[in-house]
Amino acid sequence: MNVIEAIRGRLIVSCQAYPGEAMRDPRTMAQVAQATVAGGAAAVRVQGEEDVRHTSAAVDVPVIGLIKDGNDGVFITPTMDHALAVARAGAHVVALDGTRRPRPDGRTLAETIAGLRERADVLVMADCGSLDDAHAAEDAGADLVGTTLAGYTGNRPLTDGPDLALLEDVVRSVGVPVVAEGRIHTSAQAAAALATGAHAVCVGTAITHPTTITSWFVDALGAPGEPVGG
Ligand SMILES: CC(=O)N[C@H](C=O)[C@@H](O)[C@H](O)[C@H](O)COP(=O)(O)O
Repeated sequence: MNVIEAIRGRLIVSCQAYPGEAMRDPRTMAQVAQATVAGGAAAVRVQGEEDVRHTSAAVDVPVIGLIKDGNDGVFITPTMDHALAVARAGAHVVALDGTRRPRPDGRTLAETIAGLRERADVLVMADCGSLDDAHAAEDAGADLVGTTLAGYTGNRPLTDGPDLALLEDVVRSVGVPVVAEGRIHTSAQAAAALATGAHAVCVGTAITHPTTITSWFVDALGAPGEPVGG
């Protein structure tokens, strides 16, 4: 499977439930992934070894896998061991922290990517938070760079929607395919992200996180008994 070609100009859907949530079950996430593929997702992105295993068996599109460990600092597939576990679970692409921050196992991003390549036949997506991250990730050998961490590392503002300014800069100056990811909440934002020249667009929350989507609607209705906008 040529993953890079399979996702060119297409939508990737991130299917993740968070610790303690009702949908936090690998079978549930595999079913959510199947539902998004039925709607036209060209690839899916899933978190956790078991989610990768179940989803890879359930869908015939590329699976981008990651393991989150913690929720601050370097937490997306932070070490070589996590990356190998994602690859062994059947992911076609291993997504990992692509920032320049120190990693918990002391390896550099370049060492992690090289070590992974020696042991597994996978592509690597570097989740970046800034233009400098994206350049460093390309130099470190990443096959794809994503804007996944824009707004979460202190390098960029936490924009309401996608950080299109960063995306434009990354697309203009990085040689590897760029995945637009992070806070893409509408189909118009997805189209705008692709129009920057991004290789693919990844949407998570707005498609697969019903708790958040519900809260958007609840908030729009205002407090019970109060007129909207009043
Ligand atoms: C920052 C971080 O931890 N991002 C995670 C990475 O896998 C996920 O929680 C996001 O849902 C994913 O990146 C898609 O983004 P959005 O849900 O905004 O469409």
